[in-house]
Amino acid sequence: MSSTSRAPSVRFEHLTKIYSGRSDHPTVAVQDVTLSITAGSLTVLVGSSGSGKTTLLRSVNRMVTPTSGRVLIDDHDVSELDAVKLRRTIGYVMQESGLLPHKRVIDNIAIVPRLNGATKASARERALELMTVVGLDQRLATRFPAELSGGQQQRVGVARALAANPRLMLMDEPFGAVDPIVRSDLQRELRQLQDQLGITILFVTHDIAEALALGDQIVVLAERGRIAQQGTGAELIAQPADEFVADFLGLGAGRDLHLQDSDGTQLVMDADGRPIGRLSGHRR
Ligand SMILES: Nc1ncnc2c1ncn2[C@@H]1O[C@H](COP(=O)(O)OP(=O)(O)OP(=O)(O)O)[C@@H](O)[C@H]1O
Repeated sequence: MSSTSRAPSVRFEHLTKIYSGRSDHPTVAVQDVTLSITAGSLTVLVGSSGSGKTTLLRSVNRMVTPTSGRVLIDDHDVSELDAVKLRRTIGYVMQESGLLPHKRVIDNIAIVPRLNGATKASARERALELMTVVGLDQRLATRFPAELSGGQQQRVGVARALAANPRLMLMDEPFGAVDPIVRSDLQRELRQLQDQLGITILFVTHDIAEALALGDQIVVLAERGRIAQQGTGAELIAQPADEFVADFLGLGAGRDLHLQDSDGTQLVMDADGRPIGRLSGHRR
């Protein structure tokens, strides 16, 4: 998964994860999930709290070890790959940016290239380039994370994840903690970035509007990772598989959603003609 290789596909095969925890009652987080993620797509896993989204995501980079089943990146079973190397080749962005508080922005971004053997100078040069890629003013390079806004911290998180030139990126509610306007900017920029980079992105959210705005493919998860529906945003809206999906999309109770073209952007409109979101312009 170097910068020169193509974006990989990801496949979950009969994945089950049971957390034994400290209580008497083990939790079945996901049960027998089989799911294919197309190479080079931005696929969104969306579902309510506790549906197993994070568990699925973290099983890709081996932060979670499945109880049974397996995850394949292209044709490689991740359990047979070196966990440390695997994590260094996969970008990972989470809700709390996970930045190191005592390191300056530039050095936070440079961490993985440094671990991979880049010199300090070349890692920093790359970090500065990436700041521009994610829309950060390079003058922020010498600040500490606490001296940035939430949105800026998330951009640093994205830049850091991109620093190793990953062909696969995992994003766990990365924009959950920022205000709606910044969030919408970040979504638009991520879409553009993915169009340029052509990498495979697996993105977790519980927000259906975010899923519609971002996803080439959307996977709606019900309890224990049950796949209620997988398809493009347009397919989900046109033909929700069942009542669960319809409710999740807000299609129940007279909120008939439909799509309307506005200067090439597909807006999601409710029954009263109010735009409630926009659809990712990219459907493969
Ligand atoms: N380390 C753990 N130990 C015990 N139970 C866990 C652990 N991690 C997750 N779970 C349980 O597994 C289930 C799925 O959790 P997971 O975090 O994968 O869901 P999620 O869809 O990402 O939820 P959220 O949107 O709230 O983050 C939940 O019932 C959760 O309580």
